[in-house]
Amino acid sequence: MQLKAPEHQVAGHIAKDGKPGPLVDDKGRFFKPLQGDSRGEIEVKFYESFSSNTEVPEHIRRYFPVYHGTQAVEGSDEAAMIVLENLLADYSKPSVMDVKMGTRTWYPEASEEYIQKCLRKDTGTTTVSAGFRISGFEVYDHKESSFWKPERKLLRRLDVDGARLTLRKFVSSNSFSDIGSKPDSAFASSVYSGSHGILTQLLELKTWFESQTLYHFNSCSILMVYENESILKGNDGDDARPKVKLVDFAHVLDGNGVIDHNFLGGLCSFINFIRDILQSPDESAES
Ligand SMILES: O=P(O)(O)O[C@@H]1[C@@H](OP(=O)(O)O)[C@H](OP(=O)(O)O)[C@H](O)[C@H](OP(=O)(O)O)[C@H]1OP(=O)(O)O
Ligand SMILES: Nc1ncnc2c1ncn2[C@@H]1O[C@H](COP(=O)(O)OP(=O)(O)O)[C@@H](O)[C@H]1O
Repeated sequence: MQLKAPEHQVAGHIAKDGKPGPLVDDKGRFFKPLQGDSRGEIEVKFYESFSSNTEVPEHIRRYFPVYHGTQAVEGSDEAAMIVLENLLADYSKPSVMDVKMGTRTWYPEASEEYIQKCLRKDTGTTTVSAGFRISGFEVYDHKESSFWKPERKLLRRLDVDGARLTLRKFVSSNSFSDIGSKPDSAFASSVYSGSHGILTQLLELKTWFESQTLYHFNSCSILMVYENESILKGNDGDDARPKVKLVDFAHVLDGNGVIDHNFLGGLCSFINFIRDILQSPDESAES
């Protein structure tokens, strides 16, 4: 089995200091190392429970990566990995964004030390103010014909206006190296709107979150992806194949019959940000 580091990972842990990072194969699978302490265990428990939970509607399942169990992976010190569907396997020039949802990333059951660390990040980012934060993104820069990925510390400094602007940049044809240019939102309608667009998918998820009490998705992210290949061929984004998926279940807890207000609140706010862009795609924003 030929494994390599994913080309377009935008957030999360990477191979460092002897610790393994995620890997992908050429058969459409994504291998995520089981994280230490209880995180790996919690994520596996979630996938096992979710995969067999008959209360989860089929149309909601498609918003989650397919789970293929766990496996000790050769060439990675036999590290135990969670084997998932590689969400980017069918994309050749993807633009990708990871948005961590919720007005808080901590939860009462966590240690005091962990809560304090989360609180510092939550108050210092748009988590508290907007109900989500952009954890990572990479866009295909049409002018430069290359991928552009900002540094993580830059993203951590984004305020609400910065997040708004970044969501415009994600669907713009401007070059990122051209600092002065205002994002043109050229692909906003192909990516964010339409019956298969990001907004429709987010609204479908929201409807489920308004009643689901099975799980609480603490610190979980929405991964948004679209394909630039067809746009490059001049097809005007007809085949952008925008996709919404949930990732990172290392802190998911049982819902115990209670609605996940933290995730739902963040999702409602995020939907409003996307709606605003669609309602005024030409609005000149500061860059
Ligand atoms: O270690 P840090 O400070 O980079 O924090 C990680 C987060 O990076 P961020 O600061 O949000 O960009 C990181 O966030 P992303 O996945 O990058 O969005 C995770 O929250 C990670 O925790 P876990 O894998 O969910 O248990 C976080 O790791 P832990 O703090 O939980 O070890
Ligand atoms: N199933 C997947 N397919 C493709 N890429 C993925 C998949 N899951 C995660 N990723 C990539 O890895 C990043 C980190 O994933 P995540 O599960 O949040 O890891 P961590 O627990 O280390 O934070 C995501 O932002 C995304 O870029």
